[in-house]
Amino acid sequence: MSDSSLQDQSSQEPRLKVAVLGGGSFGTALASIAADNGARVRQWLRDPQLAEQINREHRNGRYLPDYAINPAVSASVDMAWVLEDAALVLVAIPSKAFRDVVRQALPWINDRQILLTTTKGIQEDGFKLMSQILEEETGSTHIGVLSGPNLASEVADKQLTATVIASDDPLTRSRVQKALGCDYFRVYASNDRYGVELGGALKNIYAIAAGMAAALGMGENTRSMLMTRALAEMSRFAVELGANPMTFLGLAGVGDLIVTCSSKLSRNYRVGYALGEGRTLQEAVDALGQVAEGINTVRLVRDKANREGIYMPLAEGLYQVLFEGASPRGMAKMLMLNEQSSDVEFVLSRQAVSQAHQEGDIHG
Ligand SMILES: NC(=O)C1=CN([C@@H]2O[C@H](COP(=O)(O)OP(=O)(O)OC[C@H]3O[C@@H](n4cnc5c(N)ncnc54)[C@H](OP(=O)(O)O)[C@@H]3O)[C@@H](O)[C@H]2O)C=CC1
Ligand SMILES: O=C(CO)COP(=O)(O)O
Repeated sequence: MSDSSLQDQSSQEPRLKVAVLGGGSFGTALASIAADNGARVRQWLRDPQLAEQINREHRNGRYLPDYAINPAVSASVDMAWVLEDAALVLVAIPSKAFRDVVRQALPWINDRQILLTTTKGIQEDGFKLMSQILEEETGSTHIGVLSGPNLASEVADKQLTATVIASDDPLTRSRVQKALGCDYFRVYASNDRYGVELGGALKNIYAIAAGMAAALGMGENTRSMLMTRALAEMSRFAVELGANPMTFLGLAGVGDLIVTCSSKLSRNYRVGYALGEGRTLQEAVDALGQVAEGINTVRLVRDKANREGIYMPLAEGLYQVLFEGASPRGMAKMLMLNEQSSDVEFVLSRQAVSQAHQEGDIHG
């Protein structure tokens, strides 16, 4: 990274220059944190009126109307201006538009910048995660993933929060910890970029299921069962794809699963809740008016699991409810009566349980 991109003329201390791409709730919350930490922050969004409101009122009326944004955040629709001299670039754009926005940014991206994705989704073509898209498009070696139990409105409210910066590049990890870590936002480091990113994407599936269960009046035992089995399922999937299972014990795994499966602040949970109340998927999405990545993710993960032979009964069940018209209650019953299984597969394998049953059947 060039010293000039970090240097503020008016002080001895280098002043970090941060660009945030995306004017939604999480991008806005993170822009404000970086500004709280003293950085010069520029935020890119495509809506000129919203940019003007952020600059004038220091408030994002569309996505975070109830929270003040640090006045040092300047918003603009001009990508060149936003990325000028930026040393750290955060991309907070939904997965469907992620590559397109990164391509728009390319003329102002250089190999000294640190590039960070905050997006918890998967690209359909090639089952790509967002950091892989960043890598493909830019060829940079300073790429990281920010993920964890981070409901944007709570971050904006400065509730004590922790997150994970995952990168195999130590410089990326340390720069991001320094840029975003503060007394209400603690940044832990990981070098399992794939596991951390997959954790963030996968938990959205189960948040939809948890919202649905809550709307159906199911209790705390049910939610606890759902979350624990979800953790088993997402770890199984991620390990098959090369992630480290231990990552799922951390903030970006179980941490994010807990918050997203427990809170109406989660958009995925809210979509599930609306479905549990009997709304159609289209009605639920229209009522939300924001992105719920889990809807797309459940389809992609279910298809991938089928192709790779990975056992994912919850993802399959949710897919059937979302896209094939299965009833949520009927599906829940079917899952309860599924073949007997193991609690922790890394302790007792599923095969061992099923074999014991087959032998029991033979011996009467
Ligand atoms: N919100 C949260 O609590 C958290 C979100 N995340 C992740 O962060 C990612 C971004 O989320 P978040 O900020 O919440 O999203 P929001 O839904 O709040 O906002 C999305 C932003 O992306 C913009 N956008 C959408 N499509 C395009 C496009 N084609 N070109 C340019 N801009 C576009 C929207 O602009 P416009 O308004 O003009 O449509 C809006 O500024 C999500 O994938 C989510 O998984 C991670 C942690 C927490
Ligand atoms: O990822 C999140 C919290 O960590 C936000 O989840 P939603 O996208 O469901 O709102």
